[in-house]
Amino acid sequence: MERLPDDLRARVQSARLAEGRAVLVLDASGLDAAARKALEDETRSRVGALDDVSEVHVALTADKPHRRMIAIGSGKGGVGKSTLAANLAVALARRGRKVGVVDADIYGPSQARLLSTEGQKPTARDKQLIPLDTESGVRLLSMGNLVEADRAIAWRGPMVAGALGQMIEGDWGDTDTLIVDLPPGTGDVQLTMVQKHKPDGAIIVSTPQDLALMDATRALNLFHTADVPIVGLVENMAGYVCPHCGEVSDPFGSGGMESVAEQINVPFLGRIPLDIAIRTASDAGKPVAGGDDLRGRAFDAIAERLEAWMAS
Ligand SMILES: Nc1ncnc2c1ncn2[C@@H]1O[C@H](COP(=O)(O)OP(=O)(O)OP(=O)(O)O)[C@@H](O)[C@H]1O
Repeated sequence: MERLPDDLRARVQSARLAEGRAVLVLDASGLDAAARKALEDETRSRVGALDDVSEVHVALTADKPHRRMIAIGSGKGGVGKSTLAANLAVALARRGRKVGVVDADIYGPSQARLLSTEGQKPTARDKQLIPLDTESGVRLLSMGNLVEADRAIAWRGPMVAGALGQMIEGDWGDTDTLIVDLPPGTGDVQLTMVQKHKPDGAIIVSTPQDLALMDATRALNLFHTADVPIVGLVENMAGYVCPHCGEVSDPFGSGGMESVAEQINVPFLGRIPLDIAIRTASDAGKPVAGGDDLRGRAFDAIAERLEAWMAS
């Protein structure tokens, strides 16, 4: 190793020499294909020029994909956090991203149903969980696939934290975007989770009711406390779509989240109407974001804004 030129040595992860045969593993992160080839060629010729080397083998480590972790949070339960997480993941996958979903809603996991993997169990390789492939084109690790529904309820904090860590550190391969469906609320469990696993950004979901808005502001504070950047707010169940005539009415008022977003200076990412078809599609394990109608487009618009945020 000492005999390697300085500029090469910085890239060397391991080097062995036995009976004239040199084997080097080089870190090629950040290099494009041409630069990788140049590094390999140069290593070959420079190491091959050493007196006692007759044969050179070079291996370049694969670039670790730059993976973004985006948490979906809400101040309280039942506002559509899991629905958004699943549909956003599907919309991003349709845009060509490699997407994974971690269902961190340990006590009430719903992604197994939303993404149609009920009854399937992820396998493990070298103690690393291998995510399930789903029909919607996203990968999934959910507590719902790992333990019986009523078992996890009895779990204590450290077990929950351990399970979450295993899912986040699963074998995600070339997944570039990991959507994390957090448990509802803003308690210690959520704070510990976001502090420990530090998502790159957070999206907050709320409904237009006043109480839900107050909860959403609490969720914002949770992410601020943990220093997690806010991607923006999503208003769910924003208007009611009549299943008979398609007319949209606003039982809870509209625009609430948009004005909250403005007041607290965070982006407003979009609005999803209260639409029975969204619920029935969720129950059937076929998220509406897989389709091209109005509902699918509502989720795609949010995915587009998230992509713009990730690119900025
Ligand atoms: N826009 C919508 N239109 C119709 N139904 C919806 C909509 N969003 C969510 N739902 C339904 O509302 C219920 C709650 O949604 P969801 O499970 O996504 O909420 P949540 O915030 O993740 O709840 P929790 O985490 O507390 O279980 C589900 O039955 C879901 O299908």
